[in-house]
Amino acid sequence: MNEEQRSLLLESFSRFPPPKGVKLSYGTAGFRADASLLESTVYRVGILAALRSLKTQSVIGLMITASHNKVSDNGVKIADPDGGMMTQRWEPFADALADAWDPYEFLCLIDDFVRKESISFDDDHTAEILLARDTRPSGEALLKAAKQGISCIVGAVSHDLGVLTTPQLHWMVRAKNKGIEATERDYFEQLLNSFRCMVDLIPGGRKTNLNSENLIVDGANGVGGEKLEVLKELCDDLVIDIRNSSKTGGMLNEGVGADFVQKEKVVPCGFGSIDIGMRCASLDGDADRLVYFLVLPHGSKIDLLDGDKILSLFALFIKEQLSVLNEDGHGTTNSHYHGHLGIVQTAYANGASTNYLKNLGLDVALTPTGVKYLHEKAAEYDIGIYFEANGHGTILFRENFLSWLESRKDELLSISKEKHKAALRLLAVSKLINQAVGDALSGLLLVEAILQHMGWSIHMWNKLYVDLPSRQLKVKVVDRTVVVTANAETLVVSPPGIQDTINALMGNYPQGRCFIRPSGTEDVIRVYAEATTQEAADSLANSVAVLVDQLLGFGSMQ
Ligand SMILES: CC(=O)N[C@H]1[C@@H](OP(=O)(O)O)O[C@H](CO)[C@@H](O)[C@@H]1O
Ligand SMILES: [Mg+2]
Repeated sequence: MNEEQRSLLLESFSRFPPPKGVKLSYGTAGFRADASLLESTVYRVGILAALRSLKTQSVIGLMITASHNKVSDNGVKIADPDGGMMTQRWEPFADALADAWDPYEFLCLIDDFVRKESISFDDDHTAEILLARDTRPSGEALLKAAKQGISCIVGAVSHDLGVLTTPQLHWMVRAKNKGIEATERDYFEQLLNSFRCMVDLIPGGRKTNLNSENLIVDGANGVGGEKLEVLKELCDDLVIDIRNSSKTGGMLNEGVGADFVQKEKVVPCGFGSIDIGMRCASLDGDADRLVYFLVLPHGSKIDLLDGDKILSLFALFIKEQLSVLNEDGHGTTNSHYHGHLGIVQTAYANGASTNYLKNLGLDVALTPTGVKYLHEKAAEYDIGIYFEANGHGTILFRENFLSWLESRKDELLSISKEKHKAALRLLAVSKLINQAVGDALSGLLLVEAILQHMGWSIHMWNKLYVDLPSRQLKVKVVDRTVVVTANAETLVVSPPGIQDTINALMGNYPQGRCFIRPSGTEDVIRVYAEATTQEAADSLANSVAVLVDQLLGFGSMQ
């Protein structure tokens, strides 16, 4: 780094002192905290983004959001050139940068890192960053801090894209680096064109009457509701009733949104008895999670169609298209390109969904919790579908497979119209569903297109399988890091002995399944249990929570 660069960094550092007594870390979802604590961190993440852009010689994204957390919180995270999460390799540097207190320590840290990573400051490549934020009131000031951080790397440029959903920004970063038009308009056009393409390919034409009732969407009082309003205006094929859009004055994520609906299993604010039996969906605060639900008669209870059920619908549809593509007319399959379909879940996936998928003959892999693990695994297949039960997920298509489909689609037409259509449907899905991260808006359009394709109502979809009753609890412990797990978090290897006791407790319940793991975002141990009845799932979860509390907690649960 030259003198000009050093003095720019030093001068700006003094304007953004870190908050006293707070140590932040770049967790699964970037830095998150009360918004009043974040200015200094966001400024430093601006520097980090500019360095990442120089290192990769690509456009990088910086998103200001705290997703489903309360409105007074905020957060910041980086999108890598392919639109995915920032490489885990850079997380320790992100932590050190955020916590550097002394100006010279700060400068040395950057200097050392730049040298270690061989980041070049030559004039041929300058840093370029796309910036966006969700609807939180603190977002605007934090975005300014990010710009200040970026501008203290010589030559760096930032483009403020204003209010976007997290997946929109990730999509734009990916598109820009692929040399594709990458405006918000392009995003909506790609989604809507591929949605229309899927609708045009519905067997026997459009079945408009089957899902004639409106889709009702809870926008979490956030950016997702706002963007869905835009999508709705551009799309004649869908009738959507949007509630809790950010314009209606309700509080972000308060009694609304996908996280609330999935965890509490009750209707969000703004929904009630008039919606009984209707097709309802809920987005989270930055629109990267999606769940569907049915309002039940009497009270506020719902039937939840969570990430596992969305995944099952997608898997069934993709499997059907691959089967058509691979049949050779004599009951066997042609050997050119089978298109290996893989499903990725975590241990939180309801056991009934995993059984359903395995019974379909699908390859189901489990990874630890956290989108970065699921995404990485899904990328190993020609088509990889991943979802967390909470509604974050997508479908990844391998480039080679897409090129093969593209190049063969005309030839397929001469073999069979059905094969041709199957290829076109798969290509449309690859354009509709966000290839960078889980995206509630594109997920919603895909669910709607598939339901129309199948001629299914939400009730028929819901009957694919019946969820096993489950219970999730959390226990406050002295030090959550003492719990070490293996086998995608399904086994505790340390402290010794706990797993044996959990095994013994599980043995008391038919189809009992239970695991514990340290949370990556809260200072707790999470307990998950499922069994054949709600009472049994509750009882199993409770007895394991008491065990954890006795061994590692404050012993207050009994
Ligand atoms: C059980 C659960 O829902 N865990 C969530 C939660 O992680 P924990 O490590 O369980 O705190 O937040 C993650 C980030 O948003 C999300 O990926 C994950 O699914
Ligand atoms: Mg989110």
